[in-house]
Amino acid sequence: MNNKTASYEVNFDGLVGPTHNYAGLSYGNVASVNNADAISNPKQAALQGLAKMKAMHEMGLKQGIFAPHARPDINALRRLGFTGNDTQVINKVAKESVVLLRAVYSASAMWTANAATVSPSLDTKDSKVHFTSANLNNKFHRSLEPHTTTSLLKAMFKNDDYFVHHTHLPEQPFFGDEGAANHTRLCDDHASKGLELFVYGTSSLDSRIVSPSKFPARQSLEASQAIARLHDLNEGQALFLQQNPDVIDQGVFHNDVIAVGNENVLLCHEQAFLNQTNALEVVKHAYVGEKEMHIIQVPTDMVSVDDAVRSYLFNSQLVTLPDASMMLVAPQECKNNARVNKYIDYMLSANNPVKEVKYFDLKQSMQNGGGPACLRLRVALNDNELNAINPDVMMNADKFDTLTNWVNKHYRDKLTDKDLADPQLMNESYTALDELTKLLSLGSVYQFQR
Ligand SMILES: NCCC[C@H](NC(=O)CCC(=O)O)C(=O)O
Repeated sequence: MNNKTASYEVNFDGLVGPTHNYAGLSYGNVASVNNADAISNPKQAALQGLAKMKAMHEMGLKQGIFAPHARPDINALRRLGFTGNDTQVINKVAKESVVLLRAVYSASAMWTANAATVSPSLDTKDSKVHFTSANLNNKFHRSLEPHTTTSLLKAMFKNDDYFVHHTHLPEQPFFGDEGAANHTRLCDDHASKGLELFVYGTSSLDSRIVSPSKFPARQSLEASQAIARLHDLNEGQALFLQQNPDVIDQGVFHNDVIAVGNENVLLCHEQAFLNQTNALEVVKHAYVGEKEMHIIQVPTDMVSVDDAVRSYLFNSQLVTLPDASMMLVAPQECKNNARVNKYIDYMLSANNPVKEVKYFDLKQSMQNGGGPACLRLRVALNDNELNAINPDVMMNADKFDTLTNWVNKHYRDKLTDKDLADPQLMNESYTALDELTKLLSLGSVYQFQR
């Protein structure tokens, strides 16, 4: 017998918003840049995401829903000097700059791995769950997210006895913060304290720390340290590691494109971290659990960094099933890549807890550089905390049907720049979101509702 209360890892997936489009906004993210002028399919994108959420729920996992943000972001345009009523603002920006139009219409909040960093109560000194929204200041379209993210988190985790919400870090690259995509937690199981791994790409203060030379490092060490401080983590439960700058230059813009952790397993490419042999020794030494830690390092001669970036193998979710075995929730692209596929077969037969793989078609998100793991924010909760969250943001069979109907009713099949320039899309989008806030009992979280 042990005295642990039941605990769960709950995945909160971003519901893809009605204006999902391909804008080529993320320099350093190969898929985003390569698909800059592709035509998007918002309805299909949202349905692909919902299918994953439903499947996770049906596997016996706890699955939550993270609402999209209101787009276009008219307020951002007003700050940039566009005046008049909302329709006039859209007409003006459409004439002036299609790139700006695409940016304020971006549905990028779907990638909730970048929404926030979350520290479970097992890791914090006040035994509460701490949330800090990411400032995402490296890209203009993503820098529009933190305020609404915080409002949504407060509407989902609305109980001061259990949840603490911090303001996002100062909106400056010095404290560039990309949320949970650069944060993972290693522990014996979700009911045990964990070692929180913060992975940074550069330092704003220490010039001795090497940085990538081509693409930007989005996460700074100073941001990671600030989050650990804000969350007031227990002694010995935070560790800072540097991502390998060479892989950032090959398109690994977030650490979750090259490594994923779950419980006592860390799956990573052999080039993921700077001075990797030493870095992994440090991780093993710092591990706070009692179980054996499994570090699964994927060698370059089996899967190149290029294959990792194309297939998003490491952006799979690694989840613990109710029978305690682990499953890799991988994008379809991993099945289609012969080398990656072969590696997955090899991994499943090797001596580690990962026993199964399930593939999902998330092509609409993948074409913008977002795989299964990008689409979810992990929140480890005990029973009391789970009971304290807004129950209407949890996935179940009814909710799936309701949301599927909602998507089918409001979303367009495809979006081009012409659609973005049409003020009717704005009205459709706001109408849909207004209805969604009722379906998920979120209250008036959006600016246009106030
Ligand atoms: N975790 C995955 C994030 C992907 C996201 N892509 C984008 O924003 C692409 C948007 C566009 O180009 O339309 C990013 O790079 O932050």
